[in-house]
Amino acid sequence: MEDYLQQLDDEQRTAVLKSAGRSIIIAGPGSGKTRVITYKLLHLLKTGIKPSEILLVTFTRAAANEMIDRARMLTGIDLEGITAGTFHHICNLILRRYARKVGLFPNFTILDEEDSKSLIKHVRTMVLERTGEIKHFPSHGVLQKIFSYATNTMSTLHSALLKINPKYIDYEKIIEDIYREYTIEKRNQNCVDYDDLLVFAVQVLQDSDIRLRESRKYKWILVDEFQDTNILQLNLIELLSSFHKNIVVVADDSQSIYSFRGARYENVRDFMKIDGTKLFKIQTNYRSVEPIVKLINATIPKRSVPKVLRAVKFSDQKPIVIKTSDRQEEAAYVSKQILRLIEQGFDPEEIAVLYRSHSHSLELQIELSKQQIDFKILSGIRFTETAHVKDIIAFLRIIQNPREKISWIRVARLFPGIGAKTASNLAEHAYGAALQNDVSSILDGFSQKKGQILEIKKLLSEMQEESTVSDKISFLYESFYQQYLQDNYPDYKERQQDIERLIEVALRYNSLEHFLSDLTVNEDVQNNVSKGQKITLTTVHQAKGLEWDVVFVISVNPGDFPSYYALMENNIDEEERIFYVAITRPRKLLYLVTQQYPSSPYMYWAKAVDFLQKIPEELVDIYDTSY
Ligand SMILES: Nc1ncnc2c1ncn2[C@@H]1O[C@H](COP(=O)(O)OP(=O)(O)OP(=O)(O)O)[C@@H](O)[C@H]1O
Repeated sequence: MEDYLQQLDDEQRTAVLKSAGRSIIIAGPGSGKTRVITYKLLHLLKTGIKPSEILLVTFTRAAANEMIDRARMLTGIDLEGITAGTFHHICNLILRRYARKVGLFPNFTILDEEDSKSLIKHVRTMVLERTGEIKHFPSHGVLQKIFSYATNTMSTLHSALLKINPKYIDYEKIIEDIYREYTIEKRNQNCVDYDDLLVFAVQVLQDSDIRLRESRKYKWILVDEFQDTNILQLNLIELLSSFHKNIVVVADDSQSIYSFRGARYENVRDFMKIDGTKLFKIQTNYRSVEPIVKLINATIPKRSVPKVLRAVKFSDQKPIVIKTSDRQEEAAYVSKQILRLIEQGFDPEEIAVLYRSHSHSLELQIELSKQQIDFKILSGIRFTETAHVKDIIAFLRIIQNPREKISWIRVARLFPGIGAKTASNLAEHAYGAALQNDVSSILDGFSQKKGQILEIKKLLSEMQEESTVSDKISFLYESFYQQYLQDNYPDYKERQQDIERLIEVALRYNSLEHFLSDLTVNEDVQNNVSKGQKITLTTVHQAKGLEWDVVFVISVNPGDFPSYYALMENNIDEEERIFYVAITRPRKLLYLVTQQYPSSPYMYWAKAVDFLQKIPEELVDIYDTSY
C-alpha cells in the first residue's frame, strides 16, 4: 500500500479509494473530514488526474489553500491550474467568461456586503423621499438581510419578510420597490453583489452549450462542508458535474446549523436520494475521550443519517451536568471551576465556555472580570462594548452626569434626522446648561430639530422619574429602544435578548452609580491568574470546527438553549444540531450547566424541550449546586 494511504483509517481509506461517480462521505465530528478531502485530492493527483481537471469547493479561501499546500507537500506536484475556493470565487470565474449572457459587461465589479448596504441605503432614501417619511421602516442593513435571504433560499420577498420580521409586511409594496430599484441600479452600474454571483452563475449554466463547456473541464469535483450549502449552491455543483458526473461531497449532516442564512439541511438527503449515489461513512472520533463520545452517540439529532462514533481516547471522567439555581450562581460556579482547573494545571487557552446566544454570557463576563480571569470572545465583542448596550448606557450616563458630551452625542444620533453637526451642537448646549438645570430641562433652550429633541427630553425625564436602574432601562427599552433595534439591526433578536439580560442584571443594583461603574470598571482585568493567557467565550456557531481540552456549555435551559425563537418557529431540529456541535468540541472534559430557576420567561412554557432530560442518566455525573 502506498505510504499516504497508511495514514488513513479503514473507513477513511475506503472513502478515498472508492468514492467515484456521485459520492457522499458522511463524517462524524472529529473524524478527520479535512484529512479525507485532502487525501482524496492527493489520490486523484497520484492516479494521474491533472490539477486543471479538479474543482475543489470549500467554505473559506484559507481552507482551500491549506488543502492545496498539504497536497503539494505530500505529492511534490505543483497544483497550478486547479480551480479551488469558495462558491463565490468559483461563480465569479464563470461569470467573467459569460457576463454578457446575463446582461453584464465582463469588467463588472463586485459589491461586498458594506458596498451593497450603501447602495441599498441610497435607493431607500430615494424611494422614501417619494413615499414620504415612514416612522418605523427597516434600515438598509435589515433590508439587505431580507433581500439576501430571499435570494439564497430562492423564495419570494414576501416569505423572506415573514421570516425576518413579519411586522414589516405592511410595507411590502415599498420594500419591493426598493428591491426593484436596487436591482436596476446594480444593472446600470455594471456591478453585482455576492448573492448575484451565485444567481447569475446558475443562470448562465442553464445554457446547454455553456454547461457542456464548463462541466467538461472538471473531471472531478470535491465539495467540503456540504451540509452548509444552500439551494443555489446545490444547483451549481449539480450543473458543473453534469458531464463527468464525478462529484464527491463531504458532509456532517448533524452539524448543519446555518438555516438562518439559507443553508438547507435537506441538501444532504436530496443529494443521497439520486439513484447510484455512493454512501461512505467515517465514524472514528479522534477528538474526544470515550465518555464524551458515548454522550455524542446518545445525542445524535433527529433526522440525521445514522452514525455511531468510536472513540480512540480513554478516560474515567464522564461529562458533568451541573444544576445551578440561576444565572448568577451559574456564573459564580463556572468561574470558580475554571479557577480550579487552572490551578490543576489546565492551560487557560484550552478552556472554552459555549452558549447559544451571546447574551447568556453577560453574568459570566462580569464574574470572570471580578475573579480576574481574562477571556477572549470569539463571537463578537465584550457585552459592554456592543453598540446596543453602549446606547442604553449613554442614556444612563446622561442621567448620572449630564455634562458628559460623548453620551449626549451618542443619544442624539439615535434619532433620525439628527446628524453629526446637530448632535455636537446639542452636546455643547447640554454641557453649558447642565450646571444650572435638571436633566429634564437641559434641552429647553435648544432650538434645532424640535420634534426629535422633544422626544429625547421626554425619554430622559421619564427615565429619571423611574426609581430603580432596572425600571429606568425597562422604560427606555419599551418606549423607544426595542423598536429602534428592530428598525436598525438585522440581528435585532439577539440584541433584544442582551438588553433584557441587562435589565435583569440591573435588578441587583440599588444605585445607578454602582451599576455603571461595575459595568465599566470591571472590564479592566488585572489577569493575575492566567498570566497573559485567556479562556475563550463563544457562541456555538462561532465554535464550529474548533476544539478545546475543556468545554463548558452554559444556560442549557429550555428557552435559552434550545432558543425560544427557534421553538416559536418550530425549528427544534436545528437546535438539536447546534447542541450536538457544542458537545462535540471538547477533548477531555465537558460540563453542561443548567439553571433550576432561570429568569427566562419562556422557560416554563418551553419545559417540554429540555435537552438534559433526554440524556440517559448513566452517561453523565450530575451535581446539584443550587441553593
Ligand atoms: N486517521 C487518523 N489517525 C489519527 N488522527 C486522525 C486521523 N484522521 C484524523 N485525525 C485527527 O483527528 C482530529 C480531528 O480531525 P478534524 O479536525 O479534521 O475533524 P473534523 O471531522 O473536521 O471535525 P469537526 O467537524 O467536528 O470539527 C485532527 O486532529 C486530525 O489530525
